[in-house]
Amino acid sequence: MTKTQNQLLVIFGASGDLTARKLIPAILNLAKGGHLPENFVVLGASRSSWSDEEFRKNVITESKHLKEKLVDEDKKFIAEFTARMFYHELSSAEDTDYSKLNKRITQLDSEHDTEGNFIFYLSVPPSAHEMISNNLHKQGLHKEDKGWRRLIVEKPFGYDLKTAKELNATLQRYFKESQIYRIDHYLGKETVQNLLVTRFANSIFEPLWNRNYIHYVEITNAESGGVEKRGGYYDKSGALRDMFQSHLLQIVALIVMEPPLSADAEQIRNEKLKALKSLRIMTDEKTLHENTIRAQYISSVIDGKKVNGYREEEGVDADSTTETYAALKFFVDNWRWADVPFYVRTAKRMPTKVTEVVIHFKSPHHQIFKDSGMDQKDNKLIIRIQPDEGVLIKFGVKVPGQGFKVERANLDFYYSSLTETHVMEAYERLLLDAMQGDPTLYARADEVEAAWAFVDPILDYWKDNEDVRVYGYSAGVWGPENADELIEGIGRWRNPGSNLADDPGFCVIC
Ligand SMILES: NC(=O)C1=CN([C@@H]2O[C@H](COP(=O)(O)OP(=O)(O)OC[C@H]3O[C@@H](n4cnc5c(N)ncnc54)[C@H](OP(=O)(O)O)[C@@H]3O)[C@@H](O)[C@H]2O)C=CC1
Ligand SMILES: O=C1O[C@H](COP(=O)(O)O)[C@@H](O)[C@H](O)[C@H]1O
Repeated sequence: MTKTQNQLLVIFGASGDLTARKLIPAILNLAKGGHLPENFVVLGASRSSWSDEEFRKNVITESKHLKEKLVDEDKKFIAEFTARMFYHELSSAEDTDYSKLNKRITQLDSEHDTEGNFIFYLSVPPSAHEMISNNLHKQGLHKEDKGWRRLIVEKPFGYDLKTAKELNATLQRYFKESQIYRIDHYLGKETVQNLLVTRFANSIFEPLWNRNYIHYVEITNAESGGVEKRGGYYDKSGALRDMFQSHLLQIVALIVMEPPLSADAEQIRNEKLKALKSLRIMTDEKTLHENTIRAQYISSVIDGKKVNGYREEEGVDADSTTETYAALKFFVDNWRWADVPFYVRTAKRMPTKVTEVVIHFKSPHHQIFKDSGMDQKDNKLIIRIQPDEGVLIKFGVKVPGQGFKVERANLDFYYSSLTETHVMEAYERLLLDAMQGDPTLYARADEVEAAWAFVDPILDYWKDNEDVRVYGYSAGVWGPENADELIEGIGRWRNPGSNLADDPGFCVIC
């Protein structure tokens, strides 16, 4: 097991939603799992006027996000843990504020012997990135003379290619690229990492992982929830920026990439970058028109309860054209993937929350059992990212009895069957990696820019273009019917259930 060195974690945005909902629970789990070093301190910082005690109360002892999860035996442990948590109020962007912060960090470092190893976590709106990193630099807190210094940055990494480049340049002005950890929480999901293992730790998949055997690739990312309380942010973003540019293109990169020389961070990130650069950028209007679909959920009744339409959500413009559903068909221009279409969709207010990758294999070249109906039931490899994480292969088996009637059966593996193993939450895993200085599951500047280069022309085409329809779909259905046309020539969207284990196997109608 890699050793985690003593360190101090400064969270900017300590009074925010992400800190309470994801970061603190992740740190607590790391502590419970024995993953934190002996000397570990959390210093929360934001503009809210809180004391150390209030910080501890708000994010731990009285946090609504932990309340149900804390059991009696956690109480003693929590008391010990909260003693390592502190808060510092940043009342303005003034130098004096940051010099006080510097003093506080230095004092905590010496009192708790964290050896000058500091992580600065920017869990703040992007507008605060420049100001905070500039001030850290002015205070000399970027310098790795005593211990190491790392900067974790939350998405969004820019609004488009131009702003992403500006953000990268800003961060790189104050910190070296090797100190910058851009978090993409999908890369912290066990099953996303399992894409690499499925491909490169088995000899049965990789030989087939190319245009000769793969018919098409389908990725679905569906959420049953709407925009919840984030309408103000989401309305300026939309599904393509919020999910596609980051999480889904990272998944695409893992499917498309060539085998890296080793599991070393730079080797993997070099291959992901090549993969992202090989996505065919859609430039002409005809291609954009035929291969992209956007839509918005409209109000509906689910389980007898009225659900708001997107335009009725708090913080959303009543005439908004921001998409809550995006579906794309695209190609990858390289030797391995030439002519293999990729169908990728992401949406809110779908019938269920599910993310999965489906590799659809081609039919056998010569159909011996062609009267069996098997040609309609080609092999599929389903990698279920969430929930019910696992892998399922659909393959043909003979129906008992006379003749050669073929049906499809399932071969499967579920992470839930590993009862002894605690599967780390994404933020837990990613935080631990940053604490140990492993950037493999963090996005590098050039990857982020390559992803924007693919997405930008679509955003430009959609922007203020009355010829591009924003279709409506009722909350709780699988998106607009028009999205079926996108995939129609080759198959149908696999509208999956939330439970992979219930996926129909050997039966006549599936
Ligand atoms: N919440 C989520 O589910 C997700 C969030 N993110 C990203 O994480 C970041 C934080 O999101 P979230 O917690 O939801 O946002 P919130 O609006 O809930 O919190 C923002 C935090 O930033 C603090 N803040 C704002 N300006 C400054 C500043 N100048 N100096 C120091 N602190 C500042 C705010 O506190 P105060 O006003 O007290 O200063 C608050 O603590 C954003 O970049 C977001 O895009 C990414 C993925 C998911
Ligand atoms: O980054 C984001 O991700 C969430 C979905 O994350 P998941 O782990 O629950 O699948 C999404 O709801 C949010 O809009 C987006 O900003």
